[in-house]
Amino acid sequence: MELDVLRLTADYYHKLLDAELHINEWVQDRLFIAEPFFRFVSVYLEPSNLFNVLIPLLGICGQDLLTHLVCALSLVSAVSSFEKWIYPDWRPLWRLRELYANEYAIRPGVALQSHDLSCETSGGLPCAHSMAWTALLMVVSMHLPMKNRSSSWRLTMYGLIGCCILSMWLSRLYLATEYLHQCLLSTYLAISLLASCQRHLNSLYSRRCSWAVLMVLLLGCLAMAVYFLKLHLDIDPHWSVRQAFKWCSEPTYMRHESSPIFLLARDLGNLMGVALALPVEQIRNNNSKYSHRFVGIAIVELLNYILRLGTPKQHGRFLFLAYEFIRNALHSLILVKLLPKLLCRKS
Ligand SMILES: O=P(O)(O)OC[C@H]1O[C@@H](O)[C@H](O)[C@@H](O)[C@@H]1O
Repeated sequence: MELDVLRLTADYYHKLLDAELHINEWVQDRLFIAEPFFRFVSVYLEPSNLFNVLIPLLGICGQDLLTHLVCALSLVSAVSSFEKWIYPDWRPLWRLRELYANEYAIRPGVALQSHDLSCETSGGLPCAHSMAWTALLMVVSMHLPMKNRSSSWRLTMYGLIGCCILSMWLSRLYLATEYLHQCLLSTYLAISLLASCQRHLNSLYSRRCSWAVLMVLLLGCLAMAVYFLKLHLDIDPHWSVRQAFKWCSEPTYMRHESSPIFLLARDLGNLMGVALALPVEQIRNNNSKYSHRFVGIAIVELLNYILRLGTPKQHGRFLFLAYEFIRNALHSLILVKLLPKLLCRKS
């Protein structure tokens, strides 16, 4: 009985995936004129660029905003990478190509164009771009001065946020990297995560460092346990990478930096940096002059850029992952803890 229910649910889900391919096709057919914009959105507003460029830039406005952004996005991005690691879901192009390759399957009668940016190597659910972008917009909106504002001002602001999120969804649909339901669910997940964190934000900020470090280490163990459990159950832990290799039109379009294991190292690194920085209750209100903040953040980001250029990609996977973990941990630790301390001493 239970097995039947599971089989029915899986069948229904696969039918939904096949039907949704028409939405990707519609977006590609009707909105091709906006292709440069969609490329811009997917390339420049992707999670790594948010961490390395947009968050530090926004952080010039105040330490409280910077701390909130680093903590919220590290958490949201880590949840997305864990989901991709535990259960990598289909992407539209993989599914379509599989259907055409399988002689017994019913052809959906859809044609999708593949792009260089379509060669993602992680699963489709959740859409990391939509999750991180939604979280960033929500956090920024929480720090806008809302008191004494008219309702039409608020409405305009929420309308603008909605348009920004919609642009990200359309960009991912156009590049055929995600299904519509994956984008919608990701935005929903990001908003719910932020809402529940918001309720415990003050207690999170005043937590002890050792407690948080232990949590991040446990998460690392969980990731390893999932890997070995999958091997034990004969499930390929790198299924999504293999799908990308199989169906990407040009293997050189695939990037090391987007493989699920790299995403985990990056996001656990960010979380570790935040954990080491705790407690930040006092320090997050250390506001110094904008000019000092600008110079301080510019120096940190210049160093971070140099370290990114020096990423050892040709010396084996372990070194690559360890380097990224440490670089990201240092980056968030400096932004959340060391920078405000230094700036406070200067002013
Ligand atoms: O899940 P998405 O939106 O297709 O993105 C896939 C990956 O794309 C990469 O460009 C990002 O750096 C990753 O963080 C992200 O996970």
